[in-house]
Amino acid sequence: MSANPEPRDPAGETLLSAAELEARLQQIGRERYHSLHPFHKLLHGGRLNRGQVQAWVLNRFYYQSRIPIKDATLLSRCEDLELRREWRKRIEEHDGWPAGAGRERNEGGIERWLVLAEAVGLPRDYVVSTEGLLPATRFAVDAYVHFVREKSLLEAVASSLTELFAPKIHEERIAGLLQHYPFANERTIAYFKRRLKEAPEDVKFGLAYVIREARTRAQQEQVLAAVRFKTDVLWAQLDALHHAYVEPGHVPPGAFVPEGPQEWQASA
Ligand SMILES: O=C(O)c1cc(C(=O)O)c2c(n1)C(=O)C(=O)c1cc(C(=O)O)[nH]c1-2
Repeated sequence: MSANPEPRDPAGETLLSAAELEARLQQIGRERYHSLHPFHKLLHGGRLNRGQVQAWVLNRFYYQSRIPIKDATLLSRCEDLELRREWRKRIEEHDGWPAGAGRERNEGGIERWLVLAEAVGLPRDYVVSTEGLLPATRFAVDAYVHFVREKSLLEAVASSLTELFAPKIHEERIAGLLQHYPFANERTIAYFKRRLKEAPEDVKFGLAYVIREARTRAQQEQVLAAVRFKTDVLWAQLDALHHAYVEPGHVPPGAFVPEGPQEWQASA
């Protein structure tokens, strides 16, 4: 008999320790994160042409644009002051803020993404309009916002935890873009550089929150399911891009159609 019997929740179910819960989250990342998707391998390996990179930047903008809306949705449901205080930073990171009150101006992640969009040759207004979006991008990203609106606060916080795995993909992307594409430079990849610093801070809080607040095994399973759901949201976006712009190349009606020379020019 062990001196320390396994901790159980009020329903008599075995509780995962903090380390076990985190290990299961990491396993989800290893098995399901979109870093494994063939589209990302092509992107980071320099094997996408101009139109394919444009399609990625254009579609991914929709994800960027909904992140602060999803975070505002979470905030609007939240009665916990500490959680609100911490979470509102996320909206600021993406939306930015003007100079003042002792802070330097921060143009914000959305603006940094638009700098990238212009660098790959997309008109800013067209990107912001979301007109050329793939329908599946819209459905997948909207599903994330709906999830955060409708599920428990615990699941809503947990769904952000794919960011545990984001710094690694951002590092791969920074190196891959700089190595292979003429549009890539310190200014145009600033979005990813900044996320390298922001994401670990965000995720530290989110992880501690779910470890603390998931008090039953059922809640711990909900946390894991929320992260699996989120990996599906991310994966589905790349499936749609691959289907439309790599193979078989079926661009849905109304979606962005690349124009002009598809090889990269030195001056991009
Ligand atoms: O480039 C990526 O692979 C990637 C993935 C994710 C993610 O895992 O959801 C985010 C980001 N980037 C990102 O830049 C970001 O700001 C972000 C916020 C969130 C979120 O769920 O709140 N995920 C992500």
